[in-house]
Amino acid sequence: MAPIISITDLSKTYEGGFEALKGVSLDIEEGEILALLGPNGAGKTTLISTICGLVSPTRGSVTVGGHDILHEYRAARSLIGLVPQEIALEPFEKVINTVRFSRGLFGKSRDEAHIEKVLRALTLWDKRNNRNQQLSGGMKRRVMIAKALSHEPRVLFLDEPTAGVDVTLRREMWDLVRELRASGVTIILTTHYIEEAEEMADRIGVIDRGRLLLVEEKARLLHQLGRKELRLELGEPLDAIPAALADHNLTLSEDRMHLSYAFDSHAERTGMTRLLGDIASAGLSLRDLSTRQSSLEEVFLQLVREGREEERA
Ligand SMILES: Nc1ncnc2c1ncn2[C@@H]1O[C@H](COP(=O)(O)OP(=O)(O)OP(=O)(O)O)[C@@H](O)[C@H]1O
Repeated sequence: MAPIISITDLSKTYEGGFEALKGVSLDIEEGEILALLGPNGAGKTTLISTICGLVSPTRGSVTVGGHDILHEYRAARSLIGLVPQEIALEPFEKVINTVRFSRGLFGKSRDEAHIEKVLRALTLWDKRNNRNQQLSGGMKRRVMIAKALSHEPRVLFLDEPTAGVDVTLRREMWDLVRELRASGVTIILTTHYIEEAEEMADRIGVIDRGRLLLVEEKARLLHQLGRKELRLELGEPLDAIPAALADHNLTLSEDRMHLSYAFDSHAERTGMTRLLGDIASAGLSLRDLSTRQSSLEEVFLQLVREGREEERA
C-alpha cells in the first residue's frame, strides 16, 4: 500500500538563516501511530507545520494521500487534522458551533451526524451547548481535537498533546488516541515525553537539531538498541578498580560497593564470562548480581549523543 504521507529530503531554513530541518525523508503508513520524539527545538513542530502547509519548505517535497502539499494544497490539507500545541478557542462560542464552524472552513457540507459522532467519541456531547470558557482545561483540549476531526481527516497531527497535562488526563488522552486509531485515523504525535512514545507509538522517529536520526518500530528499537547493564554488589568496598580489571570498562559506584558493566545482550560475546573469571582471579568477593535492560530514555539519549558526535566529526 502506498504511504499516506511521503516526505522526501525536506529542509527548512528560517529567515535569518536558522536551519530547522535538514534533509528529512520519511514515509508514514496508513493506520499507524508514529511518535516523533526529540528535545526542545529539535524541529518537530517545524516538520508538522510544513506537512500541514503552514510553513513553506526551503527544499524537498511532501505528499499527503498522493497530493503534493504545494501544488495540490487544498486536496492535501483536506486529508489532515491538526491539533496545535496551544489551545485557541473562541471563549463565548458554544462547543457544538465551534466544531461545526471548523468543518465549514474546509468547505464541507453540514453533517450533524458526523459532528455528533465526534462529540460523543470525545465525551463532549453533554457539553455541546456549553460555552468554551466554561470548560476545564482537559475538555478544551478535547474540543481542539473535535475541531481537527470535524472535516473527517485521514491523518491527525497532535503536537505535544499532553504538555502540561496531569497524569490522569494524560492517560485519558492516550486511550482516546488509541480509539481514534481504531476508527482508522493515522496519528502522528510529537512529544518529548519518552513514556508517551513508549506507551502509544507503533513506530518512533527520533529527531534532533533538524535531522531524523532514526525511525524504527518501537519493539525493534528497544530490542536492537537495548543495552543491558550488569550490576555487581561487592563483599567489601573498593578504593579503585583493580588494574587486572582495567580493560573491562567497568564503573565503580560512589559508595564503592557496586561495579557496573554495560553489554549488548544480543552480541555473540557479552564478555561476561571473562569478566566474572577475572573478578574471581583478582580475589574480589561478590554479594549479589543483577542485570537491567536499558529504557527507551537511555536509548534515546544515546542516539542523540551519537547523532551530535557524528555531526561534529
Ligand atoms: N519562525 C521561526 N523563525 C526562526 N526560527 C524558528 C521559527 N520557528 C522555529 N524556529 C527555530 O527552529 C528550531 C526548531 O523549532 P521547532 O518549534 O520546530 O522545535 P520543536 O522540536 O517543536 O521544539 P519544542 O519541543 O520546544 O516544541 C528552534 O530552534 C526554533 O527556535
